[in-house]
Amino acid sequence: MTTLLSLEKLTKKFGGLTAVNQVSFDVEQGTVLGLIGPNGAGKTTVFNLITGNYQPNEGKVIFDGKIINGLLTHKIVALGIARTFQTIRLFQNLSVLENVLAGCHCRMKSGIFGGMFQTPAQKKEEREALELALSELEFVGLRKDAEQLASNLSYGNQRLLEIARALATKPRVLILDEPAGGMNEQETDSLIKLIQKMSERGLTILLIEHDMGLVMEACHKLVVIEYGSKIAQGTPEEIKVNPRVIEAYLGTDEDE
Ligand SMILES: Nc1ncnc2c1ncn2[C@@H]1O[C@H](COP(=O)(O)OP(=O)(O)OP(=O)(O)O)[C@@H](O)[C@H]1O
Repeated sequence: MTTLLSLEKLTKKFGGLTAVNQVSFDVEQGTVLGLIGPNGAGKTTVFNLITGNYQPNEGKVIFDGKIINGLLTHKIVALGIARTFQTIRLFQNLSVLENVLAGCHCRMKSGIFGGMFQTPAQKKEEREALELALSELEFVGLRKDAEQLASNLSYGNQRLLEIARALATKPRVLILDEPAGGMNEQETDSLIKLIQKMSERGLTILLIEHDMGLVMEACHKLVVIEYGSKIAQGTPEEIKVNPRVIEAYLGTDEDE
């Protein structure tokens, strides 16, 4: 298997708090990796370090053989890493389709002159963007809602729209921060199927999720974080029986 993304001894401090402490792991191309751990463990901070939203105090993020920490977020998206957020970040007053077209934009080349004069190249690019946006909406099951305002979608469908927008950037790695947050059981089941479909498309997926059913079913590999440090990694089956993990995380969850 080929390693597509590597984190090497990543550390991020906020004042006196070490939110991420010397975290290293590899993500193999085409796999689904789940990052799990208790609330406040540092999971979202790890994602923010990969996507360039935060810069590490120490360590490296290596994507496809190149160090990417230090690059601006839009450059990282252009390299092929897209994400969704824990708190939904859509353009609520734009249509579902327009939200996905915003994702396509990062791959469009026509500059200001193309925009002013509607060159053939720009028309072609716009047509291709529309086709891509509609096909990603079809893929996530929202094609019929293309003309709706994003704000009219259910919470679960807004999460799917965020995924469609991320897919429209043509990523190689897709990062999902709590994709099942606010979803009911049926929506979560459909999301698991969607994650499997995206994996079959060859996408490499990283996700944070508190829904253990989804994590165990959708992920090939898990990395467990506690107090900013990696405490375990392995297959879901290995993690389920890891005493350190049970104590730190799964155990407390079952006790509730
Ligand atoms: N921008 C920031 N400034 C200061 N502290 C921060 C910042 N972002 C995160 N933290 C702190 O870093 C720690 C890790 O937060 P993080 O959001 O990464 O955890 P998490 O594992 O994703 O938690 P959850 O599962 O609740 O989303 C927390 O103590 C948090 O308060």
